[in-house]
Amino acid sequence: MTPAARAQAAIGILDSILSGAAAEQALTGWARRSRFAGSKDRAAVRDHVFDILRTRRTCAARGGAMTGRGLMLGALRLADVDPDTVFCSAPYAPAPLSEAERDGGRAPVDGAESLDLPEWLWPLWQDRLGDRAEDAAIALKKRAPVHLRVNLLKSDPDQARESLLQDGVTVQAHPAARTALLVLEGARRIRASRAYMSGLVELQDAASQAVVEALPLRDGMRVLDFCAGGGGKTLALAAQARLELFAHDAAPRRMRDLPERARRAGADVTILETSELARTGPFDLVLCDAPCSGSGSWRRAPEGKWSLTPEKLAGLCETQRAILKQAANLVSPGGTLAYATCSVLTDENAGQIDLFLEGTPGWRKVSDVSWMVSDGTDGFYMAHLTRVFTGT
Ligand SMILES: C[S@@+](CC[C@H](N)C(=O)[O-])C[C@H]1O[C@@H](n2cnc3c(N)ncnc32)[C@H](O)[C@@H]1O
Repeated sequence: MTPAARAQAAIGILDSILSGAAAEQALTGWARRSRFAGSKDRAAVRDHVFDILRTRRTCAARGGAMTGRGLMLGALRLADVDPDTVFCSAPYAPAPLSEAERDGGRAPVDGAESLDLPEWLWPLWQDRLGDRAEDAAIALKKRAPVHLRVNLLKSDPDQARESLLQDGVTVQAHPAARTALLVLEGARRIRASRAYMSGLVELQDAASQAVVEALPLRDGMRVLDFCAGGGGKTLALAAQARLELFAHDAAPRRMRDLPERARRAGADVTILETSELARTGPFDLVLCDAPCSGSGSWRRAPEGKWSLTPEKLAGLCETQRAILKQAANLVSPGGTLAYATCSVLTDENAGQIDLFLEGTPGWRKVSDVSWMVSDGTDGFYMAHLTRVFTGT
C-alpha cells in the first residue's frame, strides 16, 4: 500500500470508531476485509489510528472537523506533512481537499483541547494531579514505550537480553523493576523472537512489574490474584517466589488464555471460580488489580480517554469499593491486601483506601506509592493494607 492508501484506510477506521466501534474491532475488521495489506501496512495503519486517537482534539482542531478526514488532515498538518501529498488523485488515496477543508483548521485552544483531554475531565484532572496535571496530559499524547518482563522462572535479564538481540530486538534495563527491559529497537520482532515464544520474556509495562516486585512475597505464601484478567500480574507473581498461587476474575472468560500462558511461562496457577473463593481462603496476600478508568495507560488504550464520563468514573469507584470489601474478607489475620490501579486519579486510588479504612475497622495502611505516566512508565497506584492480627 502507498502511504496515501494507508491514510485512506485509517480515515475509514477512524470514521467507524467515531460512530461507536471499538478501535481494536474496527482495525481487525479492516484487516480481514483487506487481504492485500501486508504486516507493515497493518502496522502503519494501526499507528495512524492510535496516534490520532491520542491527540484527537488537537487533530480535529487543526483539520477543521471531527471526522476521519478532518482528523487525518489535522494529523498531517501537526506533523508538517503537506496534505496535498496524501489527499490527491492517486489510486486508493483520500480524495483531494475541498476549498473548505483547505481553508479550515485552527490552533487548538489552550487547556483541555490542546492537552487532548475531555472538557469535563480537565478541571478534575487539575484538582487531583496539581502541578503534575499538565505533564501527565502531555505524556499521554505520546506513544507508550515497549517494556518487557524477564520471566525469572526461566531466564535472567542478561540471558533474555542476549536471546532478544540474536533476533534483532535491542533492549536496556529499565530502572522501575529488576525484571523490566525497555525495548530500543525491533519492537515488531518481539512476538516472533525465540525469547518471547519460549516464555523467557512477556510484554508488560514496567510499572505493572514494579507493583508486583513491591509486594511482600515469601516462599510458601498462599496468594490470590483477585482481578486476574489476562493474567499479566499472575505470571509476574509466580516468578517472584515459590507461591501457592490462585487466580480469580469476576469475568472468568478474561482468564481463558491464562492456563496456556502459565504453561509457556513455567508457572503453576490454580484458577478459582467466585463460588470457590471462601472455601479456598484465607490467603496470606490478596492482590486487587482493580478495574479503573485506565487513565495511567491511555497512551496504550487512548479510546478510554474519550469514552470515560463522570457517570462511568462514579460506577468504577463503586466497583472498586465493592472489590476491596469482598477481597478483604479473604485475607488471613496478619495478611496483606494489596490494591492497585492503572489510574492517576486519586478518586480511584488514595481516596478509595481512605474510604475503606474509615469504614472497615481492623485494617491499617502499611504503604502506598504512585508511578506517574510522565516518569516513563504507565501511571499506577498501589497501597498495601494489613489486617491487624486479632488473635482469634
Ligand atoms: C485491570 S483489569 C486486571 C488486569 C490483570 N490483573 C493483568 O495484570 O493483566 C481488572 C479486572 O478486574 C475484573 N473485575 C471487575 N469486577 C470485578 C469483581 N467485582 N471481582 C473480581 N474481578 C473483577 C475485570 O473483569 C478485569 O479483568
